[in-house]
Amino acid sequence: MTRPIRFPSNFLWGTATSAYQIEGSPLADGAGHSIWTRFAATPGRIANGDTGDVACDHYRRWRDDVALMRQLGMKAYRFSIAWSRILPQGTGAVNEAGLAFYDRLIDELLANGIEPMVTLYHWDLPAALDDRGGWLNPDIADWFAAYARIVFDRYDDRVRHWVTLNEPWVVTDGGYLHGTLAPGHRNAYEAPIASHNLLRAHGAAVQVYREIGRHQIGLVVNIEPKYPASDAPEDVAATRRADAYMNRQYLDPVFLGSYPAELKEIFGPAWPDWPARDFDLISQKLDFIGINYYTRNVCRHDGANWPLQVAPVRQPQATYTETGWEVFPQGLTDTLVGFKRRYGDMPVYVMENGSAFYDPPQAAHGRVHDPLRMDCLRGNIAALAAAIEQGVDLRGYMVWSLLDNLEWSLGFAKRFGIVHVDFATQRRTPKDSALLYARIVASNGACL
Ligand SMILES: CO[C@H](O)c1c[n+]2c([nH]1)[C@H](O)[C@@H](O)[C@H](O)[C@H]2CO
Repeated sequence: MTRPIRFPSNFLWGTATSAYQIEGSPLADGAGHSIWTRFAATPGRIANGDTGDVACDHYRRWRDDVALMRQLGMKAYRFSIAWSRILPQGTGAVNEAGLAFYDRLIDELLANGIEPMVTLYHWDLPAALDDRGGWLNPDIADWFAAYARIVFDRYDDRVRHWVTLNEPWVVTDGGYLHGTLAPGHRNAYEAPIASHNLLRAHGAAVQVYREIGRHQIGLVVNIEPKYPASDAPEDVAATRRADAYMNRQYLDPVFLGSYPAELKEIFGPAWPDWPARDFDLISQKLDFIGINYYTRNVCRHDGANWPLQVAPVRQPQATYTETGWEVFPQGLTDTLVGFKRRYGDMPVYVMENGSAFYDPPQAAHGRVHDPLRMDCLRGNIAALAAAIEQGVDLRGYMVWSLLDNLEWSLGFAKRFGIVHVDFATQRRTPKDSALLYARIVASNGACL
């Protein structure tokens, strides 16, 4: 008989989404262009020519989607605000219709007993700010702080959990180093600058929150634990570089006030000497950390692989998702326990965790069988319990994602939702994984 799994009585079970991936109507009611409406309009940037013009039509179906969360017994919902709905030019004139949309959504969530957890920035920078340099312009810390102040003023009476940024690593690595995400730059000199300005903007928004906020604010980072393929020194060194680049590049400055030394080694002359005052701004005290976990990486040295000189080693016995990620729940436990060991004890939320698998077309009786996603869900929730047993102060867990949605440059083909979306009809159908998650939530994690 295995010991019963213990989750705190007020554990926040929920789901997560982001504005550009689900809302649709990106330019409705006075909203401005973002770097993603531009990226999507650029041929070849998003698979199959998919765009967020309609997506899950959540901008118009938000009430039904909240009803769906209620039906599944969700306790919380993590979503993002589109900066360019609030400030169409990124700064200056405020768009009341944009503010009103999120008012309605937040009020409906609260009326249904669902805790709103709001992300200020989930990758959709106003295009007008990109025209002014975007994340490469140091002024963006002030632009972001001004946007944050407007949103805090409007919603802090109802929103008790705020996230400044979603995954600065992905914004930088995809948007400025490899060019796979908006704004599509490929420049090793730009990437460190964008990354540093993201962290400065995060710190500036936290400073504003400390002036006017009444609840909690944190940062969401993606953590991918790195394991050496062998104990050969070059593989161990490669693993440290990979961990420094993806994981510690963000957590160290925020919690330890400095960057890992490996980053100068990785970027060489492209790594600037940062002014000390920036780290006072970046390392503002946080109320919680949000961690997104999907997979691990087994690393070997590969001198030809720019700029990290690291290559992943595929695990022959493992299950891999449609996005090529190994299903490895132990990595979630290792990530959470590892965070506590390196950065200390603080409240932690897993703000994204999920998997993309091919879902068979839904059967006539409206069921979508997704056993692989169910296995992944069970394994990851058991991994959470193991972390709690090792003393991690875990407060909540958000499945990515509530709905099948626009998986950025991969388009709609990669389905992460626990609820199936027929994009031709916008019909929502809870998958078997949604029904499983509903049972897990109802039992506070007891029944897997
Ligand atoms: C490197 O993977 C990241 O942890 C990650 C995975 N994901 C994310 N970040 C983003 O926050 C979501 O918008 C994606 O839809 C989701 C699924 O790909």
